[in-house]
Amino acid sequence: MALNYEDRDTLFNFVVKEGNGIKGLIDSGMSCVPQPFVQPLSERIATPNAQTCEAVQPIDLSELDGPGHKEVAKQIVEAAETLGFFQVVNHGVSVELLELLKTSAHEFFEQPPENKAVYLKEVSPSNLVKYGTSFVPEKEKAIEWKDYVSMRYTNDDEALQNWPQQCREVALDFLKSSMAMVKRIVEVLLEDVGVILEEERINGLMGTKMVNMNYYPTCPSPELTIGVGRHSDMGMLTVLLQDGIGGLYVKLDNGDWAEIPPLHGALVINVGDTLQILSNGKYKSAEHRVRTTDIGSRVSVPIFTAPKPSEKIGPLPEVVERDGVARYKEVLFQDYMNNFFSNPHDGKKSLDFARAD
Ligand SMILES: O=C(O)CCC(=O)C(=O)O
Ligand SMILES: [Fe+2]
Repeated sequence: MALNYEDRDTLFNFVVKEGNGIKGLIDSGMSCVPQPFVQPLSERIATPNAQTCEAVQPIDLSELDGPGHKEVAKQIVEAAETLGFFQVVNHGVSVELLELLKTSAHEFFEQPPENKAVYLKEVSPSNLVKYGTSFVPEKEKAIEWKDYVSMRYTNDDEALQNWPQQCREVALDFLKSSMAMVKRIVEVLLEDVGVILEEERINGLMGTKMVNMNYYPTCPSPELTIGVGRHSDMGMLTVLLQDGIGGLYVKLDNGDWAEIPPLHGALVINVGDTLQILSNGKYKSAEHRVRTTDIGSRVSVPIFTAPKPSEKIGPLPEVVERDGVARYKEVLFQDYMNNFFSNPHDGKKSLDFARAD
């Protein structure tokens, strides 16, 4: 039976509830973007912005623990303080693995919808794996043009048993080969504010690890839709692999948006809300968004690191002492996370939950 593209409930059921995803919508023969996916004017990205981020020249990590340490650390700190986004090369993850990740993301999303729908939140055989479309579709004004699968890490065995078969090995490899680098960058950032945390506390602050695969199907009218709306990430640091299509934008201080250009072999790093809070605002959890495109389906693979739900987060005492003021209050990360996942993307609003009164 042909799908009625005019009826919101029918579309919502087909795309979100039944798990056909945006990919299924495209495969159903849809030729123009149905209303539930049309973004309000204020959220649309009119024309692909030609501006690329001059500030985001890749940082070469090969000397991070060598003779060049001071200089590399300085570049990392500066990038985290200004834009909150930067790219890194010589990061310790092989280019072959990065290629395999992109291929397996395509493999996962390009399989029949029923194979993916088994991982919908309501029915997933494992609480480590969740497949879906958009962010909080039931509360959004317009549904984001993105399907995703989210894989939470507990330990290697559980990952290899529960994560989807198409991507479990590469996703786990990516996590394991990038984590030392991510942890080292966090250490460098904290050292610059005079903080050296004990191993146990660092592990608590980075105790939630999630590998996501995002799939942005080719869109017939990219000017009407959005891949991911304006948001900041909630955790400590995100490391992201993007393919060559482009479309990731970060908001500059002057309100303009600049693209983080795809760079073969590089990884994108961005500061999350937690690190902004811990550093009392010194490091910027950058607002970012993703545009859609009609040139092909884009994939990206972020790894999110965030505190364990039982961890309390607030500005670190050393930083508050230096600043003379605490810009955030202490909150339980479980509460921060619940708030984050119960509201549609809305820029940096998630941070209000921890803002000092
Ligand atoms: O796809 C991208 O480039 C970014 C995705 C993103 O911001 C996210 O998943 O939080
Ligand atoms: Fe993000």
